[in-house]
Amino acid sequence: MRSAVFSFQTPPAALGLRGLACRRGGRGVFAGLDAEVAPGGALVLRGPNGSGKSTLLRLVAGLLPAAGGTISWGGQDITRHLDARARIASYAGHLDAVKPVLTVEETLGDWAALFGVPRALRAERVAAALEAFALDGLSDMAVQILSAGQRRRLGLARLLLARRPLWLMDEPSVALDAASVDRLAAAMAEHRAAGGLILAATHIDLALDGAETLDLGAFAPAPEEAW
Ligand SMILES: Nc1ncnc2c1ncn2[C@@H]1O[C@H](COP(=O)(O)OP(=O)(O)OP(=O)(O)O)[C@@H](O)[C@H]1O
Repeated sequence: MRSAVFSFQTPPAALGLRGLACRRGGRGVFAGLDAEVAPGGALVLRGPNGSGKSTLLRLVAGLLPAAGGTISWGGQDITRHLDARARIASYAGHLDAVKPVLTVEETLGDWAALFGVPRALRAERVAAALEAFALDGLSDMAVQILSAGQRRRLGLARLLLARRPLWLMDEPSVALDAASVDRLAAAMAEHRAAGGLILAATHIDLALDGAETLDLGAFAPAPEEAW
């Protein structure tokens, strides 16, 4: 695999979550959530269905507002700084906002432009991302005819374009075959070796060396606060 991560657009720093709370649809999902991830570190989110793993990832990504608490980066409060969060974090969830008629390569090229990758670097970044997730042979294929695992690999390849220090990953191994799980592990290890951070919701073991685990079930609001 080519070097997937050689420099970050924003330098890695410690992520701090303090007393975080989130409500969805008028209902409390979690409250009083504390966590810390150091540069090079990984935090695995566990917990029953509906305990808020995806919600926490979306909240840190800036896609949902916090009902309470703070998010810090390198000790600076960035709870209300969505532009800072956008420079820091890349979110890999379900691939919903893709143009179905574009090819795999065109899609990655579009994302590279969207993420502000300088024009002169885009072709190289796209090629490295294709190679890292063995998408080279599929580069001319329209996204709409990709299988579930191929789509997942495309979504993961997106992480290698933006070079943001914090990867927010929602069930990244779902639909992947064994070889692709190995590629995912290699990409995550390389990201962390360069100082990158990972927050990952997963029901399976992702072989993240030295990762801490956070059980979202422990932060469920009391029943009288949940509604
Ligand atoms: N769009 C929404 N509007 C209102 N409530 C929502 C919405 N999406 C999710 N929720 C609620 O938020 C809570 C947390 O959901 P979330 O998807 O974060 O859980 P999860 O831990 O990721 O679950 P799973 O293990 O099933 O993926 C659930 O009670 C869910 O019903």
